[in-house]
Order: sequence, then structure tokens, then C-alpha cells
Amino acid sequence: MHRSIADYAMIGDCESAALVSKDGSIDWLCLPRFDSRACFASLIGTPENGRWRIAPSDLEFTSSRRYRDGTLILETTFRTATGSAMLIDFMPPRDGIANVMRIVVGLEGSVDLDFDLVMRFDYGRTVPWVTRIDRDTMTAVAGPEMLVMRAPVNLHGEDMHTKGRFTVSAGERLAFTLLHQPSNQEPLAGTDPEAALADTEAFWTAFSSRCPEVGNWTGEVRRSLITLKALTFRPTGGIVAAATTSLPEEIGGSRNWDYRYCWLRDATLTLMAFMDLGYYEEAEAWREWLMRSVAGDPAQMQIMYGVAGERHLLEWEVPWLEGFRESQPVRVGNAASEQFQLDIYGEVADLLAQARTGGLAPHPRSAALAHSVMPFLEKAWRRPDDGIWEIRGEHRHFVHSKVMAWVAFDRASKMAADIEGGENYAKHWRRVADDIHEDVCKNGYDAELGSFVQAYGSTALDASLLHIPLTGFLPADDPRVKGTVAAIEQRLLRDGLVIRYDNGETGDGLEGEEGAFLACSFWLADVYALLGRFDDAVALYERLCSLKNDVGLLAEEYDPVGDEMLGNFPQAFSHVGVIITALNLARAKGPAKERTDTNGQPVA
Ligand SMILES: OC[C@H]1O[C@H](O[C@H]2O[C@H](CO)[C@@H](O)[C@H](O)[C@H]2O)[C@H](O)[C@@H](O)[C@@H]1O
Repeated sequence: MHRSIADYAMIGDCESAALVSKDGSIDWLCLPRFDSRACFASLIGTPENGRWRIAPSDLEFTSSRRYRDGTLILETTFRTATGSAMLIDFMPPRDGIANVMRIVVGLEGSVDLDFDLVMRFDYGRTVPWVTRIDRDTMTAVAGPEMLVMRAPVNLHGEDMHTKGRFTVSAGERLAFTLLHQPSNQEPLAGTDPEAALADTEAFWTAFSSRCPEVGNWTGEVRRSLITLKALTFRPTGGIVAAATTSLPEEIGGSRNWDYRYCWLRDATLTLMAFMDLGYYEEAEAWREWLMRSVAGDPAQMQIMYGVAGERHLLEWEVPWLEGFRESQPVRVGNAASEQFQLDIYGEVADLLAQARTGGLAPHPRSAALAHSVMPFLEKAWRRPDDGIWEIRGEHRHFVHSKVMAWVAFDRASKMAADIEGGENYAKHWRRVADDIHEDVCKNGYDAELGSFVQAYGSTALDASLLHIPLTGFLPADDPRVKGTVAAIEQRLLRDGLVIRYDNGETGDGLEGEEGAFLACSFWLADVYALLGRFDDAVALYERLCSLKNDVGLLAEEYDPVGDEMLGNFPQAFSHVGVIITALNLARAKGPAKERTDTNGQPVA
């Protein structure tokens, strides 16, 4: 049986994350940060590239799992012929030390379990020296890093694995911990796992209990909110697009990318979801991250940064990893970081404008940002770019990019009051917005097709055009918008889900195909809601939610033919869709008590 992406659940501590399989194996873990070199990389390799498995010795076991309510604490229950046991997996929010904790709890009878720990640094390549320090403690060292593993059972070394077999009986609890630290220090003591479990539960419930009711979809929304929070990097406010690299967009294909970075686009959309639910601290922290990351020459502004604002995200291929179900190459770093993508200015401006409307005080450096970025953009919007999909080919005049440049000037003119001389700026930026609007309507609309098109001069379609009504560029009932929606329904739907574009007619510079893009499918549901097609919107939303795995997680894409998730996982873009579309549906139809305004407050 092959593995599927849906087999995994995420645990994390808002600085990094691990993926745990249904059969109790942590197959992905990067420490100390999301984008650090993995110490468990079997997700995109083999068990020899690092993993930590605790599972029944009796291979005939069954398992089921869930997150403890309102938390990111994973509970996997194993059932065997002799009894049942629960594996509780979590990463405590850090007090300086990165820790993975696993508590095995005997539930019924007794269960024999196998322990198999394969510690590898450098994305599965480097085999460390493993040394026993005392009865319960082992260290693994290679170069600058050290893992300290504590286990209350007998373990031994075998073929570069740390192995053991133990029995847990009803009522018993056995705690295992793995912490990461620099190798030039003495092994740290670590915290008591049971106390850490209580603290972790308190952290997540304090966060998730503030989530407002969202119609029939509160459960869906809350799980996605927790997932997005887990993708934020607490020390800096950065937000990663997903927890993984190189989960394939086509099984066996080469569309494998590293998403463990902060895209301005993905992060702003994530923050819109946070703010729509009334969570403003994340927006404030991210705004600080943004101001530090983009500081300097606006021509050097990047579309993505590292979690602390790093700029050099050099893309390279990892030859020793065979890839998820042999999807090669595995990539680390992302060359799209060097692309020119016009839409990011609009996304950032939209976010800042919504943050202001939601009550965030003007940032002391918002004038500096406006004074450097807007004059740059006033010229730059006329240039072709790489577009929202980061197409690896020639620059084009993408319609979505121009629409988002309009958003930048539209929102800037509305926020101009925050800066000195605001009235004049407001007028000037409004004029530029009008120029862009005219340009797009003239060059981006094909009257014969009755639809906007992907790029000036092209007849290809693009799902990103759904942002035309969603951003307020044109109203949803404008005939040109209705025509575009009809064309997308006709040409970009695959088994009811939306693909980004038809690669046959577009050519994106890459080999192979990809699945339906889940975020685009949520956008279509949003547009249905705007058009008053409420039943269509709900049907599509519920279909999308049905694609989640057993613990409520979504990857970037879905293959309707192979019936499986594709792409990096869990993906912020997709979970943003779960939240924003639920809010749109609840606002459109729900009884007053279920509606929320942008502060997450019930609307009277
Ligand atoms: O399709 C080619 C590109 O795919 C990735 O980009 C996609 O993911 C980004 C992060 O979620 C998203 O912001 C972007 O809109 C998507 O197209 C990949 O990161 C790129 O390197 C690649 O060219």
C-alpha cells in the first residue's frame, strides 16, 4: 500500500511543525525552525532518512485519531487483539527549547509496542553518533546539532536505528521526549511531559476558544484557524505557506516546491482570515515583520522571505532524497523568491487597509512605506511580471497582477489620511488607480469571448480572475464579470473543482500536470455567494470540506481522478479558503446571531 498525503496530521509549536502518520510515525520534522534542515525526512525519502515510529508490534492493529478538542494535540488510538493504547503527540509552545513529546497511554488490556527512532541530520543524509548518557537518556550529535532523547523503556542500537519493544497496560502512562539543542552545550534537562501537556492544552484552548460562531461551519473554521496559527512563526510574526517541501503537485512529477517561507501573498490572505475572526495580534505581529522584511529599496522588495525576513532563499535539489512516492526532484529554497510579482503590492495594501478599518493604529512607519513603495509602483505596474502562479517563463501582462496593482492604489488612496499631505496623495493615487482600471478593461477583456483573460493579448483563462469581483474592481453583477465566471465554469472546472489555468493553452514553463487548486475552488464559492447563487456556493464549499482528511487538514491541490490530495501540506491558502468562504456564507444567509463583522463581533 502506498502512502498518501491524507495519512498525515500536523503537530507544531508555532516555530516548526512535524507530520505524524496514521501508524504513529513522525516522518517530517525540521528543527529549530520550519525551514531548518530536517532531522526526520522519510516523508520525502525512505525510513533511512529519519523518522520516529511508535506503533503496535502486532501488525494487524487498527488505528483512529483526532485532535484533542480546540488544540493541536494529536491522539492516535491503536487497537490490537490484546488491548488498546493511545499515543498522544504534541510540541509544547517553546520556552527556548524545541521539544517533541509522545505519551503512550494504556487504555484496555495490554499492548506491545515497537519503538524505532532513526535520527538523521541534513535532510536525511547525516548519520549522527548516538551516545547513551544515562539509563533514560541518549544524545545524537553530528556537527552543530544535538538531539536529546529520553525514554522510560529499554532501547538498543541496531543498524543505525534506536530500537525497543515495550508493553503498556491499562492505566499506565509512558512519556518519551526529543529535544533539539546546539551540540556544544551539555544536554538540557527538558520539561516534565505531563506538565507540558497541560500547558500545551491551555495554550491552544486559550487561542481557539475566542473563535466566534460561524453558522453551520464553526467546527471547520476552528480547525483551520488552529492550523493557520500553527503555521505562524511566533518569534517574528512571519507566516509560512505550508509545513513541507516537495510534496508533489503530480505524483511522480517534478512540480515539487519548498513552501516553508513567508510569501507576502499567502501571509496577507492568512491574516485576512485571522482578522475576519477577530484575531488582531497576529496582524500586528506580521505588520512588524513586514516593515522589517521589506525595509530598504522598494525595487529590492521580494515576494517572499524567510521566517525572520531573510532574503536569500537559494533553490537547490536534494539528490539523496527519492521524493514522495518517487516524485523528484526534492527542492529546498525557492527560486520564485527572485521573481517580480505585481500582485503582492495590492495584497499588502489590502491587508493594511483592513487592519486599519479593524482598529489597528496607523504604523509609525506607514508613511515611509507609502513614500517608497507607491512611487516605485506607479511606474512598475506597467511592466509585465511573473504573476500570482509564479510561472517559470517569460513575463506577461497578467490581468490579475494589474487588478491587484489597482487594489494597491485604491486602498492607498483610502488610507492616505494617515500620512501628512494625505488629501493630495489620495487624489493622486486615485488617478493612478483609475488609469490602471481603464487599462485592464481595455486590454484584459476579450469581447468576443465575453470574458476577462489571463494576460493581455491572450485568450487563455485564469482562476485568479475571480478576484475581479472579490476585490471590488468590478461588481459581481457586471456582465463582464458574469461572462468571466461562466467561462471559468465552462473551461476550468474538473469534476466540479477549479484548476488554476489550462496548461495546454497557457504553458507554464513546467513539465507535467497538476491537480485542482483548492484555493481557487473556494474563490469560486465566494463569487457564487456574491452573485446570490447561495445554493451553489454552499454545495461547492461542502464538497471542498469533504476533501479534508480525518483530522481536518487540506493540502494545496486535489486530484479528482486519483481521488487524493496533492502538493504541500497543510497549506495555508486552502485553510484560508475554509475560513473566508464560511464567513461569506454565514454573512450571506445566516441568522443575525451567526453573522460576524470584520472584528469577529456579532452583527446586530
Ligand atoms: O506552480 C509553480 C510555482 O508553484 C509554487 O507557487 C505556488 O505556491 C505559492 C505558495 O503557496 C503561491 O504563493 C503561488 O501562488 C503558487 O503558484 C512554487 O512556490 C513556485 O516556486 C513555483 O514556481
